[in-house]
Amino acid sequence: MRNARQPHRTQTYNATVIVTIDGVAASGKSSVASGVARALHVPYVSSGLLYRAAARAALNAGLPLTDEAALTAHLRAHPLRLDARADGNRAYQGDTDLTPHLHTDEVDDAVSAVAALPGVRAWIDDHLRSLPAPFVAEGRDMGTNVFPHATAKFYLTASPRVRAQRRVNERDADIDAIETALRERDRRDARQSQPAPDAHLIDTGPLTLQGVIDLILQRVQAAHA
Ligand SMILES: Nc1ncnc2c1ncn2[C@@H]1O[C@H](COP(=O)(O)OP(=O)(O)O)[C@@H](O)[C@H]1O
Ligand SMILES: Nc1ccn([C@@H]2O[C@H](COP(=O)(O)OP(=O)(O)O)[C@@H](O)[C@H]2O)c(=O)n1
Repeated sequence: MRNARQPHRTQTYNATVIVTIDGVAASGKSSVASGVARALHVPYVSSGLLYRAAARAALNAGLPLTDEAALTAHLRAHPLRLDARADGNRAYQGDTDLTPHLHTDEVDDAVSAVAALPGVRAWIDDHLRSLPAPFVAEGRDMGTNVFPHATAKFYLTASPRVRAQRRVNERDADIDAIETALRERDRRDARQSQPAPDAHLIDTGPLTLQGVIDLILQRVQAAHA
C-alpha cells in the first residue's frame, strides 16, 4: 500500500489551488493547516491571526471594541499585514510585529466582538483575497465566504473537553476555565463559523494531529486528481 503522503512529493500544485480548513476554536486548524501546507510545499494563511491583530490594535489604541467606524478608520490609517510564513504566520501593524501579543486571554476575550463588525470583516477579507495562491487558508469562513471557489474544503470539530485539554497543554490555566471560555467564544463566533455545504467534516477528537493531516492530504489528492 502507498504511504498516504507519498503522492504529494511529486505533485505540482498550480496557482489556482486553495485548500480551506475551518473549524471551532482550538480544533487544530493552525497546526493542521501548517502540516498540510508543508506537505504540499505551499504557504498557509491564518485568518484568525489577522482578527487577533485587529483586536490587539483596537486595545492598543484604546478604541471601544464595538465602534465600527473608529476601528475601520484606524485600520485604513494603520493597516495590518499578514506575513504567511510557512514556519508560522506573523501579523504586523506598520513595522510593529504584533504576533507575540496575540495569543493572550485579553485578546481571546476581545476578538469575537471585533470580528462581529462587518467593516472589519470586509477589510480582512480584502486583505486575504489579495494574497497570491496557491495556499492553505484556515479560520472560520474561509470555505464559505472568503474562498467559496476553493479546491478542497475541510471543517474541524472536537468536543469542548478535548479542545480544552489541548489548550491546557499550551497555556498555564485551569481546564474548566478554558472549556468555559472556548464554549463562550464558539457561541459568539457561531454566525461566521458554519461549515460550507461542500466541506469535509472531520472530528479530530479520536485522531492524532498527523492522522488529521494525512486524511486531508488524501482528500486534496483526490480532489486534484
Ligand atoms: N488530533 C489533533 N488534531 C489537531 N490538533 C491536535 C490534535 N491533537 C492535538 N492537537 C493539538 O491541539 C492544539 C490546538 O491546535 P491549534 O492548531 O492551535 O488549533 P486552532 O488553530 O484551531 O486554535 C495544538 O497544540 C495541536 O498540536
Ligand atoms: N475566518 C475567521 C477567523 C477568525 N475569526 C475570529 O478570530 C478569532 C480568533 O481566531 P483563531 O483562529 O486565532 O482562534 P482559535 O480557534 O485558534 O482559538 C475567532 O474567535 C473569531 O472571532 C473570524 O471571525 N473569522
